[in-house]
Amino acid sequence: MTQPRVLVVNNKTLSLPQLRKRFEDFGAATDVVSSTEVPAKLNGSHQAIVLSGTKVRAYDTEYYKPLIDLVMTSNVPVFGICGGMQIIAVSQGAELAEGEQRVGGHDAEVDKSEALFTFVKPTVTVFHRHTLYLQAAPAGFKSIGRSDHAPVEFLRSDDGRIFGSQAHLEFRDDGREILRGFAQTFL
Ligand SMILES: NC(=O)CC[C@H](N)C(=O)O
Repeated sequence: MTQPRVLVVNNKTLSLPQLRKRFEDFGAATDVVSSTEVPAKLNGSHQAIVLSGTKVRAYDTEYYKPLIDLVMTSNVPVFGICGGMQIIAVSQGAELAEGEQRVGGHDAEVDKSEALFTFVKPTVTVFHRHTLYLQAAPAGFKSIGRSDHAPVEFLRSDDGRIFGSQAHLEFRDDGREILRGFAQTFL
């Protein structure tokens, strides 16, 4: 079997090595591209796209246009982490609100019927590092995890291709096991 490849889009996250390692530990190879240099189309060599957390804020849809176009027009599974999820959601009409700054482990309730959560319990403890929050899932998406802090801790497109997590799944055991659910389903 050929080794799966994941295209990791670096949106200037502080934790790129940890994010790559998660997928490499599941047997995938990773290639990194910066958010402003993404290709217009995948050339068939990547089985998934992962969007890292952000530095430039997710509501700058002009800055992220090439990335948004790639995500929405490709037909491979996509996982947006933290600001990466926010970029996708905002591009589809969701709104962000400034909230309490969360840094560290926080609990969320997840929908166990989702394949993404096969390897975790209904309450997960995951690592957060952000101050912006999605107020609701945009049209074409639904929230598949929530907490007292936020109505959208995890997001999925109705067609089951695009996923998002407000938490940084490159940290903590539950983060790894949620990415395992994604890798096992798609890679
Ligand atoms: N860590 C991140 O990806 C940050 C996301 C976003 N800029 C926020 O502050 O909420």
